[in-house]
This record gives sequence, C-alpha cells and structure tokens, in this order.
Amino acid sequence: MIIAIDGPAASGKGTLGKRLAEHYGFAHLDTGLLYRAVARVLMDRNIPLADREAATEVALNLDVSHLEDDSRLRGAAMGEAASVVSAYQPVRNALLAFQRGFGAQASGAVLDGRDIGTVVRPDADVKLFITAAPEERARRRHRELLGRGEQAEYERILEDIRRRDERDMNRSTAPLKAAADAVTLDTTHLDPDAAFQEALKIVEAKRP
Ligand SMILES: Nc1ncnc2c1ncn2[C@@H]1O[C@H](COP(=O)(O)OP(=O)(O)O)[C@@H](O)[C@H]1O
Ligand SMILES: Nc1ccn([C@@H]2O[C@H](COP(=O)(O)OP(=O)(O)O)[C@@H](O)[C@H]2O)c(=O)n1
Repeated sequence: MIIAIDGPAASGKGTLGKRLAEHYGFAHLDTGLLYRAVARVLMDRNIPLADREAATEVALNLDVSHLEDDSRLRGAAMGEAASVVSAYQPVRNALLAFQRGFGAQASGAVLDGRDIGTVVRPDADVKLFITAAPEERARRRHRELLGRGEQAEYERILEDIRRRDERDMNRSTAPLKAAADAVTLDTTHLDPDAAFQEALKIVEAKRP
C-alpha cells in the first residue's frame, strides 16, 4: 500500500507520516529532505542557489543514504533554500526515479512532500492533504527550532512560512496542491495524537 501525504510547511506531514509508517510497518520517506540536501551541497560549495545547472548536477549525484541522520538539514535556512532549488524542473526530474521506487521492497510506503499525490505517486492508495492555519504552523515550527537550539523569532518564521507557501503553490513545476482524489485534514485544532487518529480513520476507510 502507498500512502501519499502532501501539504504546506510545518503542517505536520512528517510527524504523521512517521507514525502511520510505524503503525503499518511501512517504509517512510520525507521527500523534503532531498531538496534540503541539494540546497545544502550548493551552500557548502559556495555555489549560488540561482545556478540551475549546478543544482541539477548536485541532484543527479545526490547521496541519499544518510538524510535522516543529518540534523543540519532540518534548520530554517535549509527549508528556505530547498524551496528555491525545488522550483527547477531538472532538479525535480533528477529526484523523481528515487522517490518513485522508494519502498518497493517493503510491504508498503508512506511518502510526504508537496507533489506526492499529484506527480510522484498519482497511483497512491490513499492521499492525505494536511493543512493548518499559517499562525499555528509558525507556532509549531518556532517551538521546534527553539527546541533544537536554533535562534528563532515567531514573526520571522511566520513570514518565512508564508513566502515559502506562496513560492511552492505558484511555481510552474509540480506546484503544491491537493490531488483531486486527496482527503484534506485540517490539523489547526488537533494535537499530534488527534491528527494521527483522524488520519488513521481516513486510511482505514480507503485501504484496498
Ligand atoms: N498536530 C500537531 N499539533 C502540534 N504540533 C505538531 C502537530 N503535528 C506536528 N507538530 C509539530 O510541529 C512541527 C512540524 O511538524 P512536521 O511533522 O515536521 O511538519 P512538516 O513535515 O509538515 O513540515 C514539529 O515540531 C512537530 O512535532
Ligand atoms: N515533494 C516535495 C518536498 C519538498 N519540496 C520543497 O522543499 C521545501 C522543503 O520541504 P520540507 O517538506 O522539508 O519543508 P517543511 O514542510 O518541513 O518545512 C519545500 O518548501 C518545497 O519547496 C518540494 O518541492 N517537493
């Protein structure tokens, strides 16, 4: 079974994806980490994010083996940089085969990102579109960054989230949007447990 989870920044996609994968014993891929990793390599090499050719080259040669263990990828700067390089079609193309093949050896897979239900796995058995009010998402990300010891200011994070959503929704290639057959779950007033229970109901109802 394939579960696709899409939605805007800090809506809780990763948290939900991880829990659903644990519940069903499936593999889980946070696809945002791929774009974050491309951005990180460019930044480490002092290559401008505007260099599409270099970004494509990095994406084609990306080492995808240790993404989960790399806490630097989860910082605020990398999220912003990821949304710049993710707008380049050749970068997206370079990362597509890996995402499509992910979980083929497992009994099922959960992938979360922006275009899983629309582009990566339009054939997914269940598609969830996770949303929450921008203010609530900014509160969540603020708490998360402070918890990781990063300097973080609520107003600045809210601005970053709005700008990133705008860029992700309005790009010409694989824009952030709910697939026609996705079920939308608004988690603004749901804590992580309640969101998981709601998501579980949706998955169970759609399970083949
Ligand atoms: N329903 C929820 N209520 C409150 N906090 C949440 C909820 N879901 C996730 N979080 C927290 O919000 C932050 C962002 O969640 P995450 O799953 O990383 O979102 P995304 O993958 O959509 O960016 C994390 O610190 C996470 O623990
Ligand atoms: N499938 C995906 C996943 C992420 N992305 C891009 O990568 C950026 C970082 O994604 P992320 O999921 O790690 O970000 P958060 O939602 O965790 O803040 C997003 O703002 C998107 O621009 C994408 O274009 N397609």
